[in-house]
Amino acid sequence: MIETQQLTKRYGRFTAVDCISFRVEPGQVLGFLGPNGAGKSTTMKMIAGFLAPTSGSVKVCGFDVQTQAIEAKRALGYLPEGAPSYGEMNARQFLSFVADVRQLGGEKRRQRLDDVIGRLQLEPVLEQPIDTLSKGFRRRVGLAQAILHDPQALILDEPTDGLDPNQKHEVRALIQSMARDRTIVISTHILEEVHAVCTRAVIIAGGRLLADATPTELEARSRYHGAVSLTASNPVAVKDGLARIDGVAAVEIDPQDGRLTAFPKSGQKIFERVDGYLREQKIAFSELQLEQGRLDEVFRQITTQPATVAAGGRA
Ligand SMILES: Nc1ncnc2c1ncn2[C@@H]1O[C@H](COP(=O)(O)OP(=O)(O)OP(=O)(O)O)[C@@H](O)[C@H]1O
Repeated sequence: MIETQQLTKRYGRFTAVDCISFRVEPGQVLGFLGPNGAGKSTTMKMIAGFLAPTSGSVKVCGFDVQTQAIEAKRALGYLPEGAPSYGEMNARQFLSFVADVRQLGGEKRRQRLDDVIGRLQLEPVLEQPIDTLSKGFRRRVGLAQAILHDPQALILDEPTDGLDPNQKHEVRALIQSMARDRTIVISTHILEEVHAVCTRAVIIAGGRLLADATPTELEARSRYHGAVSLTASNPVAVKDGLARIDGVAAVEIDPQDGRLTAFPKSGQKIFERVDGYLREQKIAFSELQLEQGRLDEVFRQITTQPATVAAGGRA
């Protein structure tokens, strides 16, 4: 379990993190979303015990990060943003050093090292200095150190940053496999990642928590939720007909790909009606789709509200 209460960090008159409270249970993966400078990394550093809060508190698996630091750090794995420190060490030396710090010994040490090296496919680069590794491998070495002691809670700051699509897929699968009985918080700029791995998402901007919901609940806030989109050979001609269907509030044509989207009036379900109309009128169409909602649009809407922009000054 990870719990923050009224967590706040000020740098002089500037408030980087402003009274953030949330709780994540084992089995949950919380996605931490927010624009650049929102306060994600600062919050994660405070949870990991790398930065002291100005006020508020954090508990990891029941241990207060300030007053029970050793127990809390033992329960937590942390992947900071960027590359691992000690870049002059090779990957094997670095992981061995982390195993020493984590006081892993004997058979357990060997078994844990083998496990993370295998899971993150580090075998080919073990003898290479970390500074000379590709960005993706540096990230994987960072992830390996975070999970080496098999912690109950994990804080991963942009875990898939710099990975190619195959590696992203692997790391997401790894997070999901670890999530079953652990508590995981990840920050990301990649909204598709929220769907791929997160059971819940928190959106922060200007240091404040602005939304805390499941990905599906967030999507339902999108004006695209329940909209129907399709491709037709003559979208301009089809647009007017769609707009006259009962329950349709508006119809738009995407200027880039020419796709038509019909938006429902509040509380209306229009998929069957649109489908029926197209067939009745014998209109040639393809890729008829009921939209779940678009996270990118909800993210933009939430993080560019006037209150958020005002909080950007944060004096
Ligand atoms: N040591 C510091 N002194 C002053 N301001 C700081 C310090 N560290 C961070 N900040 C500021 O606090 C705010 C939050 O930074 P933070 O790194 O937490 O954002 P973030 O959400 O992780 O952004 P990104 O997505 O770009 O990584 C930023 O405006 C940053 O400039």
